[in-house]
Amino acid sequence: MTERATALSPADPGPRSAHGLGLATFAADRTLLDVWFPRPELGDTSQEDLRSSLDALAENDDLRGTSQEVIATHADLDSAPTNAADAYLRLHLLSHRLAAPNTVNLDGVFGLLANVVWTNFGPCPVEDFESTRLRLRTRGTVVVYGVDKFPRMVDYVLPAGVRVADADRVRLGAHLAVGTTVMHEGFVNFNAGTLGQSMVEGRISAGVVVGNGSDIGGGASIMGTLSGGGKERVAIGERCLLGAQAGIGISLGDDCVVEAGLYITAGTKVTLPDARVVKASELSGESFLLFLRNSATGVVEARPRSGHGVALNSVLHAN
Ligand SMILES: CC(C)(COP(=O)(O)OP(=O)(O)OC[C@H]1O[C@@H](n2cnc3c(N)ncnc32)[C@H](O)[C@@H]1OP(=O)(O)O)[C@@H](O)C(=O)NCCC(=O)NCCSC(=O)CCC(=O)O
Ligand SMILES: O=C(O)C1=N[C@H](C(=O)O)CCC1
Ligand SMILES: [Mg+2]
Repeated sequence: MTERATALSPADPGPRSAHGLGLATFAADRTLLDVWFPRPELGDTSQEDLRSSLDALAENDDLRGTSQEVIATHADLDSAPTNAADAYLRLHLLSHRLAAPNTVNLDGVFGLLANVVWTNFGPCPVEDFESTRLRLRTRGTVVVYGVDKFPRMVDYVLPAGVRVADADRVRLGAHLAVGTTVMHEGFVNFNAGTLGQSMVEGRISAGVVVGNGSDIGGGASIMGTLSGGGKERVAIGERCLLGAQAGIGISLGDDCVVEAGLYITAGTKVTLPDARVVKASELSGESFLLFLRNSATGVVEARPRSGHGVALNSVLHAN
C-alpha cells in the first residue's frame, strides 16, 4: 500500500481514478454487504498479485446466508460512485489516506450502500436477522457491533500512527492523519477527519476537516451538513482549541480558541472589541480569535489573540 503521511489537499487531489482488488460479501439476493480492499491504489494499476491470497479467503457461510467473491473495482473519482463496491473503494481510499476528505465524489453514497448487521461473525443481512442469529448461536454468542450502512474503520483499515480508544467511534471513510488520537467521546464520520496531529474528544461530522495541532475538547460538536440545516462545510485550521462541550457551525482559521461550553452557530451575534456586532458567519475562517460568552453580561464576544494557539501535549500524539 502506498500510504501517505500527509493528505492530499483539495487543491492537489492527485490522480483522479483508483483501483482495488477486494473480497466482497453478498447476501443470498446478491445485495452487496461489504468489500474489503487490502491495498487500494490511485491510478489504473493491476492488483492481480493479490488474487490468489484473496481467493483462498473467499467462503460461503450457510448460517449467515452469505457468499464471498474476489472482485476488481475501478473508480472515476470525479464522478459519483456507480455501485456499492465503487463506494467501498472510495471509503477505503479516504481511510488509507490516499485521498483527503472532500476530494472524492461521494454523491449518492447512502443510496448505494445496504444497511447491514455488523457482527463478530461478519456482516449479515438485516432481513430476518433473528433467524440468522438463531443459526449463528451454534458458533457462540453473537455480538452485534451496529446496524448501519458504514462499518467501523479499524475492521477494514488501520492507518499507522493513530490511536482510536473505541473502535465504534470511527466509521470507514474517516481520514485520520499520523499523530491523531481519538478518545472515547470522539467521533469521526466518513469523508471527514484530521490533516495532522490532533486530539479528538468531540465529534467530527461528515465533510469536516481539522488542521494540524488542533484539539477538539470533550463532547464538542462540529456541525455537519447532511441533516438539520447546517449549510457551511466546516473546516478548522491549525493549533485551534474547541473547548469541552463547545460547538461551531462556522469555520475557524488558525490559532483560534472557542470557550468551553460556547456554541457558535452561523447566525450567532458576536460583539467585537470595537463594539461592532456581526454574525458569526462573517468571521468564518478568520485566524487568531478567541470566542467566549462573557459570563458577566451574557454577550458572545470575539477577541483577538496574539501568538500561536494551543500546543498539544506531544506525549499523547507519539502514536
Ligand atoms: C475561554 C478560555 C480559553 C479562557 O481561558 P484563558 O486561560 O485564556 O483566560 P483566563 O486566564 O481564564 O482568563 C483571563 C481573564 O478573562 C476572564 N474570563 C475568562 N473567561 C471569561 C468569561 N467567559 N467571561 C468573562 N470573563 C472571562 C478571567 O476571569 C480573567 O480575568 P482577569 O483578567 O480579571 O483575571 C477558557 O475559559 C476555556 O474555555 N478553555 C477551554 C479548555 C477546554 O475545554 N479544553 C478541552 C479539554 S477536553 C477535556 O478535558 C475532556 C473533558 C470532558 O470530556 O468534558
Ligand atoms: O490521549 C490520551 O490518552 C488522553 N488521555 C487523557 C486522560 O486519560 O485523561 C485525556 C486526553 C487524552
Ligand atoms: Mg464499544
